[in-house]
Amino acid sequence: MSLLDALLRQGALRPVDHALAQSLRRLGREDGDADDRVLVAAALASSAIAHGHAGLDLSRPELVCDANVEWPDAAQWRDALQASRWVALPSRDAAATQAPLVLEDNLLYLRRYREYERRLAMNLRRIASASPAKGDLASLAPLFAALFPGARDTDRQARAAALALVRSLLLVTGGPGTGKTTTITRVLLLLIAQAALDGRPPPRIALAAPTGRAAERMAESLRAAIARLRDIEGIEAAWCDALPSSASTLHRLLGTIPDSPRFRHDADHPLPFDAVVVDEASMVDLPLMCKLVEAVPDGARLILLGDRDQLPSVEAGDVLAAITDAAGEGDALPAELARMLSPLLGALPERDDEGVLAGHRVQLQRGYRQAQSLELAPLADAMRTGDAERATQLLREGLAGVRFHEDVSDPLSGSSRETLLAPWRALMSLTDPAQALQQAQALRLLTALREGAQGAAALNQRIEDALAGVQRDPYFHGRLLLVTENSYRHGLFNGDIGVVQRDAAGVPVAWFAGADGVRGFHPASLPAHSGAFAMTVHKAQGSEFDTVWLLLPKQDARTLSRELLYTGVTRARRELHVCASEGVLQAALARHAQRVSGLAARLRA
Ligand SMILES: Nc1ncnc2c1ncn2[C@@H]1O[C@H](COP(=O)(O)OP(=O)(O)OP(=O)(O)O)[C@@H](O)[C@H]1O
Repeated sequence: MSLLDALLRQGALRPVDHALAQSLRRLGREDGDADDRVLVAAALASSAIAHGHAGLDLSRPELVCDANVEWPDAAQWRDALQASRWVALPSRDAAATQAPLVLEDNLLYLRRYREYERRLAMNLRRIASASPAKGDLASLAPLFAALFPGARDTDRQARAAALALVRSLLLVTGGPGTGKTTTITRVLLLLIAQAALDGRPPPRIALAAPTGRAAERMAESLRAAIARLRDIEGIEAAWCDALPSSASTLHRLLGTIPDSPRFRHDADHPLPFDAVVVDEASMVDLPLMCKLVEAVPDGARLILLGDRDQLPSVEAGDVLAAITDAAGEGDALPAELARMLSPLLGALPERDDEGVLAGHRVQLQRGYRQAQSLELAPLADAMRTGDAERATQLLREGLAGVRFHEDVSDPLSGSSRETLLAPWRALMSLTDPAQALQQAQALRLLTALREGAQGAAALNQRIEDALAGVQRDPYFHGRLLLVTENSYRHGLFNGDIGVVQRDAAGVPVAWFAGADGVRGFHPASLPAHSGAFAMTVHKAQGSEFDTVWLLLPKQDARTLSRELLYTGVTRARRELHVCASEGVLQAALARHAQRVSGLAARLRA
């Protein structure tokens, strides 16, 4: 039996992956080019995308396909692919020909994804190599010192701000509450003040995030940061007034075209902004990041904010991590840059490495939030670094605001049942949609899986049974909804959360937050959606809740990883409950959410 047939028989391939291999087999038979290894590689390159990889690593097929087969030897596999007419072998920066597959080093891509990666790298280099008009840094020094009093004491926020003044591409990474939004608000203020001092119009600024909820959170944090700026002496009110106070989704920023994967803004129709700031960049997948950077005009700044330790995007690509890896730690700066910034930061450590992205990244380390009621940082840190022993010890010994329900696999039974249901019952008695959407953030039950007894789908069902009865109306008052697909027509996107309310006539309306207040839809007109009392950690990315219950499955599963746990626990604002066994915690923390990608290598080259 051929390897392709064996994989199919084991149910290891999706129909769409198999269909690609079959069509190549059919075409190849006519002229004797139907090597089984090539067909299997084609199917796996397609399957790789669904697993979040940019392509198939020939030496690690098991990352893409969990089958009990003997894989071809990587070198021989590569030889077979090199000999196939379905496989293009372009040099790193060249566009590929019309072949459906592209082989580079040990990576086999579907051509489209290789093009996304190549174009993304090319455009990041384009943006990184431009020098923005930096003006006279010495004249900004007094304002800079007022905004960052610790600038000369290795304050990372000050470092990020200073770099933002002289770099067109900047990556600011850091865990929750490390001040990414605060810092960027101050950077934008500096740019506005600089323009005012030079007699130029203020820069045109766009703020965006991958989901509606993340965009709202970004705008909320920004408004809070602006309010604090107004209290600082030496800051002119007009500069604060010129700061943006709303953010949009990336799709909205780029301008969706109905029924098209393209956007209104692209390389030929660039975004009309001088600075584009993107929050939650770890959630942005390869195709979207490619389209975004292509639309950034020459001479504009691109600032990416994110937490590289979170789960990577569900779709292909671990773009933030790849850029971060290529940029290096960023503690020391290239000598020329260090000297340029000395009027603002004092003497800085220097380094020789002059890679394209050297000095384009700052990692913020100090957390400023969650200090009092929730002592999350040590636990998040242990999870981030995969230290299972320490994580278990911290959970057992107890941290403020954190409870470990060891070996509990069903929080909806026993003593925790009513604790969980109470905030959702409260939702059912509210009549103001804005208030209900606010209350919707009070509590979430987060799961690792969607299906199965401990999956989000089954738990939602049980919660809804408990709240509204088994014979309930599907759109009962107070039901939480999760949108599961993008709908440009509605302006609703995968991951958006809504709440159902009955109006005075008893008609159900599903309410969602929008840039200009709440928006109501008839449930029948909504794009695909599900219940949202329980949801997967993946879907909760970009959101925070006052109380989070994180439930891990009884058995280890491939989707469990340290990134999933870290992302799950860092969704909590005030209280965290973890239901898990020691064994599953250990297995999860031993695993990385690995992504195959050639982006970091492309950016380093
Ligand atoms: N240098 C600082 N000194 C004191 N407080 C700070 C400082 N930087 C940030 N904060 C406070 O920490 C909190 C979190 O800041 P901010 O929202 O900027 O963090 P963030 O990294 O953007 O968070 P998230 O990851 O949740 O988006 C805010 O209340 C802010 O006022």
